[in-house]
Amino acid sequence: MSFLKTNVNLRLAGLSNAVHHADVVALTKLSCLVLPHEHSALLQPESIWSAEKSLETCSPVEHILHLEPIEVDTFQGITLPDAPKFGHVFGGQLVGQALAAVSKSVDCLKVVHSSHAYFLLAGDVNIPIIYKVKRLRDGKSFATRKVDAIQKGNVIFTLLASFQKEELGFQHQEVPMPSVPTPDELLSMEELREQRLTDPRLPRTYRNKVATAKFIPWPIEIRFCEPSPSTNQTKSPPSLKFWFRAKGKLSDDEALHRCVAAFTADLVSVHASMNPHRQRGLKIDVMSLDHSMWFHRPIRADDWVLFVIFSPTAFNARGFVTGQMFNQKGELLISFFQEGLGRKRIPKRSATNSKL
Ligand SMILES: CCCCCCCCCCCC(=O)SCCNC(=O)CCNC(=O)[C@H](O)C(C)(C)COP(=O)(O)OP(=O)(O)OC[C@H]1O[C@@H](n2cnc3c(N)ncnc32)[C@H](O)[C@@H]1OP(=O)(O)O
Repeated sequence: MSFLKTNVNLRLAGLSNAVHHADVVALTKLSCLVLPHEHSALLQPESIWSAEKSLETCSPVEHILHLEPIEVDTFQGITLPDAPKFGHVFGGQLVGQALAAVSKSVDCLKVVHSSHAYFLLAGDVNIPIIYKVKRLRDGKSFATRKVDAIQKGNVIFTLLASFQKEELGFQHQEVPMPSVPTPDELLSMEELREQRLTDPRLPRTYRNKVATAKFIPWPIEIRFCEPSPSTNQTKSPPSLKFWFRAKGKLSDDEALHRCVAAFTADLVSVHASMNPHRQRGLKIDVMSLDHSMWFHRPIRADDWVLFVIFSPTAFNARGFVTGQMFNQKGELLISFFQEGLGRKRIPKRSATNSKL
């Protein structure tokens, strides 16, 4: 849905002198609709997903990505108690919620084909995040949006996204899906954790740490293709392959499935760039810096997707990763690029506070 809208005060002929607030919507060059302001919610594009489901029954990741509309093109997201967190708001949550916000402002026939984001400030998990969408352009086939995520008046994250209507065109795929075990042959995160607790090849100190660490299951099921007996103290190649799918059934909306893929892309991918540098006693501070995705083909994020990650380089405390997501048929669905900051920790004299 796209139209020109303006806000006017009307004195209706034949009625009282009362002034009515109304929205005037240009439908065509010749006709317009005058809608009383109290019904302005009708002008909002139909909410993507969660239309028939209540928040209690939807899948955990759909719940995390849920946004409350505040006004036209402004939404509020929160950090749920069980959402993945890394001391501050998880980058994937910001990307997923921001993509949801921009998707809600676009004609539902157009779906996101690329997004580019910067993480500007660490987000506070205890306060809501306001997403303000800017409509940069609405073309016939494409639409472009910008969204800022705001806390306490500060922009903590910004994302640009472009949307396109489906159209027929040339096709090729030169990258084959690597040969990996099927998800059924691999251990779940929960099984992997159990196995690590008793694996005699792992140092006892590491096993104790795993046993005492608070374990909150992620809303995404992950199965690593090459579970190795390495720990975060052991060097390994700068690459990673895993199958993932959302836990539970997602609403049937391509926009949601792309938001879930974006959420997942930030979960463990950029950590691959740290693999060759791991060593006993090394304490690092890590943060995602930016995040770009190209969505080539439709994706079902509640069915198994293979994520293949490789870090070609790390320099200047920045680790760089590229990623590709394939469906089980071997079709390339998404290409992904990200940089993360990884610094050897310098002990601080006093506790750090949020910069917000
Ligand atoms: C191989 C790579 C793998 C990389 C592996 C990466 C894995 C990523 C895992 C992803 C997990 C996430 O989701 S992370 C969540 C999403 N990302 C974010 O939230 C990042 C948001 N962005 C930011 O916070 C900011 O833009 C920054 C910090 C990146 C840049 O801001 P800045 O203002 O230029 O900051 P900067 O001066 O560099 O430093 C910030 C504070 O850190 C202190 N500081 C500086 N160096 C150190 C240090 N070594 N140890 C301790 N503290 C330090 C500074 O004194 C300063 O404290 P003081 O003076 O302020 O007191």
